[in-house]
Amino acid sequence: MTTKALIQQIRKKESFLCIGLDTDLEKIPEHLLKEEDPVFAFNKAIIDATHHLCVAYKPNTAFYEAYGIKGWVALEKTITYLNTEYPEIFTIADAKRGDIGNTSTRYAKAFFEDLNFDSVTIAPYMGKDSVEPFLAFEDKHTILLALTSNIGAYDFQTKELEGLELYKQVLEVSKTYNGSENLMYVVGATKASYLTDIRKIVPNSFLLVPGVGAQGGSLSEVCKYGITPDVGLLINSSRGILYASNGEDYAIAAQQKAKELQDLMKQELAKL
Ligand SMILES: O=c1ccn([C@@H]2O[C@H](COP(=O)(O)O)[C@@H](O)[C@H]2O)c(=O)[nH]1
Repeated sequence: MTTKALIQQIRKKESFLCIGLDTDLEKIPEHLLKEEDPVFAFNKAIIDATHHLCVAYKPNTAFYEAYGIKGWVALEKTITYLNTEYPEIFTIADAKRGDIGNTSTRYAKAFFEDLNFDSVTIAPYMGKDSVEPFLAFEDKHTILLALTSNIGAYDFQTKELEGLELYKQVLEVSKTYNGSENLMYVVGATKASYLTDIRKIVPNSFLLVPGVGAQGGSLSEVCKYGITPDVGLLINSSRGILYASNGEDYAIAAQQKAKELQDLMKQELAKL
């Protein structure tokens, strides 16, 4: 999907919500465990109940890899379902990959060609040759970890390297990579106060922002400092939507939570 098409969807749906599909067999309603593929059954119900309220879904691959082959099959069924039934949706494989160039090329093929995701999250620390194989794919997006939502982000990402914090180095240096027009960045909602500085370096880039809800980040703070004329934000919520209820009403409860976030997003979009 092109960035232009993503922006059009945001305007049409009045939403920049990304729903994280972090599907955990210990948290989904018990009655679904009788299904042949409970993970896919849960994802399908959540997607069918919420697709009109969001523009993106983000399965975190860890939640699928944890179940071995069955998990990978559920991931494949989920992305195929999204691409077939809801092709207007932007898809993100939250896989946090990155390796020497030769290996990154195989990761890029796995997520962009085999699974046909629109984007994948990448750890930037192995540098240019580890990121450029992902950027070579036209109309696919590489989402680099810049400033993550967790407390450990302060261990390295905010430390100075040659007079500039590491996350700023990531932003500055990655802009020089071949194919950098395909870059987006992860910035945690819990780091909203850094967004003014981040926007000085990447004024128009899309930011994937996890950390609202369960991690305590604030949607309005993120918008205050991070929104751009073309919105430039995909705000993710996973647990806060998926596990709003673990009863028979789980899909409707997820829809209500997604609607609450979309209502707030509508208000933010009206300010632009
Ligand atoms: O900095 C980061 C990068 C990725 N994540 C991922 O996003 C979701 C957040 O889930 P919630 O349940 O809404 O907290 C999850 O998959 C994380 O691995 C992040 O939180 N922070």
